[in-house]
Amino acid sequence: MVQDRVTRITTTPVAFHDLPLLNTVGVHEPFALRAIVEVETAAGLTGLGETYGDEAHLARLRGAADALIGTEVFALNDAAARVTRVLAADTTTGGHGMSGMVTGSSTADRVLSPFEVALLDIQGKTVGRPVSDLLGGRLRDRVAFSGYLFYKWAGHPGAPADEWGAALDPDGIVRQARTMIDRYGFGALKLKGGVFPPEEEIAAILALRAEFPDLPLRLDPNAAWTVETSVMVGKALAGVLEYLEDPTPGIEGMAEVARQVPMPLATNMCVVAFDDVPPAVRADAVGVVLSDHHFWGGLRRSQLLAGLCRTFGLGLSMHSNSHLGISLAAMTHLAAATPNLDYACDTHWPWKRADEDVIKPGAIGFVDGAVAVPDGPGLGVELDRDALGRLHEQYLSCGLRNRDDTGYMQTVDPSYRAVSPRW
Ligand SMILES: O=C([O-])C(=O)C[C@H](O)[C@@H](O)C(=O)[O-]
Ligand SMILES: [Mg+2]
Repeated sequence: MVQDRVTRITTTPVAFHDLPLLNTVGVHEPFALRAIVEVETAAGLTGLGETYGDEAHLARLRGAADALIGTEVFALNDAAARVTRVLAADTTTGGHGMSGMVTGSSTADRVLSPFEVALLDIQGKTVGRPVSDLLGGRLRDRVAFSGYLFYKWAGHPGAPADEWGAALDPDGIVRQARTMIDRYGFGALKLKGGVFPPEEEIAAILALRAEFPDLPLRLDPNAAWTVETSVMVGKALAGVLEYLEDPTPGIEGMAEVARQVPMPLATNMCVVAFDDVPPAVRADAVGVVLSDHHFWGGLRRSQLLAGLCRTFGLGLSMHSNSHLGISLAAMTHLAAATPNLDYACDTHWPWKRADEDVIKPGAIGFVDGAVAVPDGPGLGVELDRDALGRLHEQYLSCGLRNRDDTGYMQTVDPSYRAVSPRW
């Protein structure tokens, strides 16, 4: 049996331009941070992974990278054990990369994820097959994504308006949706809520329904509402929403809401780790779990979650954060090879500049709201080393080291506080 082992791992933080997208903890800063992981092997292969770029996370990635030297490229169980072992001594907290919106996920799973993806990329290159084949084979050639709408300012404070302009009311949201659908062809829409009083967000959803009568709609206020407010919104949007995502904090609160509203509740906040599954199932708190390989421990552990969802009769969708092309490729292979991941997946893709990425153009993109599963070996995307260098320089010069939507909002409104629930 021919073996190949990891000889070197490089972790490079990068920054790419982001727009002033509003959410319930504040507003996106001018740059989003990511870390790009390159795993090299004795046989001369390289695998790619992408993850959060916050400082504490970077430090953990580097510790894990040292521990992964020598790992055999098919030994994913050994890789997971090495990461768990090295993190056992880590008493630091924070650095989640999600500005306080996803807090209970497993540190070991978050750190493992980009290495697992990179090892799968290498395995695919070794056997000449796409990652989706290593995950059981694709069930769909194209993976549908949803158009992710945000309330937003016209531009960053002190800067001119960006090409999307302001979206601060129902008309602005409908305009944004129209542009996004014209450009990408999305067949489902999600509105990031928790920004304005719930009545205004109900009005935005109803305006979307009037303009796009056939599109599935979702609303996600990231636990900005009390149980009572959530029930009020759920009843007001009966028959309108495909699902209501994280209206209120915690499994107990979600269960109370679920008992009183007609649509399924979805979550990427109260079920974010395997330990959350039993209590959420017992309480009947959610109908749909949004997977995310970045915090569920990679692609194979996301498929483990998919199996649990099928067993317990839960739907499965996919969460995203601001991301680049390596993540999009990984998300697409996963969704293509996971039978019950049949909701349109989230993506922040439209919010990044088309010319900013770390992969060579052409391998992956949107047609009619969907991404064709790359056919090449591994992830099917290639690192653009010059672009990686440019985005790393941008990281060094941008001054940001952690995602802090709340702190950025406070530079505009010093009295601003991130509170949950807010209404
Ligand atoms: O579905 C979600 O909760 C998200 O997409 C979380 C993200 O962090 C989103 O709120 C954002 O980018 O502001
Ligand atoms: Mg969410």
